[in-house]
Amino acid sequence: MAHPTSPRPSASPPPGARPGAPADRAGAADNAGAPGSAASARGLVKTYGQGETTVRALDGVDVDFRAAELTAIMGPSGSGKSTLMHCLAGLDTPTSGSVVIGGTEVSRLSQRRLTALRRTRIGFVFQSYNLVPTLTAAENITLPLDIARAPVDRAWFDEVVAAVGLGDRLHHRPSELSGGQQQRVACARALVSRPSVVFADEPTGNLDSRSSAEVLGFLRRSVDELGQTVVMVTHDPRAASYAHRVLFLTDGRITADLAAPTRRDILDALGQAEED
Ligand SMILES: Nc1ncnc2c1ncn2[C@@H]1O[C@H](COP(=O)(O)OP(=O)(O)OP(=O)(O)O)[C@@H](O)[C@H]1O
Repeated sequence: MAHPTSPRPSASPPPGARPGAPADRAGAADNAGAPGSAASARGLVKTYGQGETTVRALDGVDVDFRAAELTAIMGPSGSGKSTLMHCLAGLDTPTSGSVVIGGTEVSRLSQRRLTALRRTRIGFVFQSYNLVPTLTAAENITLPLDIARAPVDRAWFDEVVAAVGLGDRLHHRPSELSGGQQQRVACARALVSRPSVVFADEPTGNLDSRSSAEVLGFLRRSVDELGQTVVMVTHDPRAASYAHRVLFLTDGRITADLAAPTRRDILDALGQAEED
């Protein structure tokens, strides 16, 4: 592995155990999910279309994402990675099955509560940074909380900004930042609410290798040092080698689950998936 792996502090607060935070800002905490997991899915099925043209994008996925872990999801094109992430994050509705995020069953929430959950309990990082061009880096970072009219925890903000290495760039607008810096702003924005889980969809897809290493290093540190939970979809074995765990999807099912794999292990598993 081409990255440092610092030991995870046992004092990391598990998501959902934030000091001073209500148990569930978005709705009733009605389901605990598997113990120690930040997000879980059971029997997740997603079909698109009807009749002969039906596509079964997810074919019965059972998965638990353990708190304070970085999990990568890999698999061939069309294997269901984006669909899984969208169903987990409440951006898409599964045909059947259930999703629990930080103790809340997502499928049972009203639209209003789902929106609140996405703003305050889930962080998103996309391939395109999705920053607001007229706002400074600091304003972009606090935007989800500002929209939700939720208070900014200044100590946590400072910790995240320091971890992401943007302390001297906070007053710059996105056009004054490099791609890697913009993506680090997006990562800080995803973490500012201290979410139960951060979903990152190809977070390094637009970055050169140096900027990719910076962003991946930060995502890993957000887990190891800040106790956050990250689930990342990636096609890149080097990016996946930053993860504590790599899941492989094939035809809408999880077909491999590797703990702390090296890049070689990941390449071998990808080769196997393509032969199947
Ligand atoms: N809105 C949709 N309507 C119809 N079919 C869809 C839709 N979204 C996804 N699919 C189909 O579902 C399957 C899974 O798609 P998905 O985008 O989740 O795969 P993926 O693994 O993320 O692919 P890629 O790596 O190419 O992004 C594919 O067969 C895709 O064509």
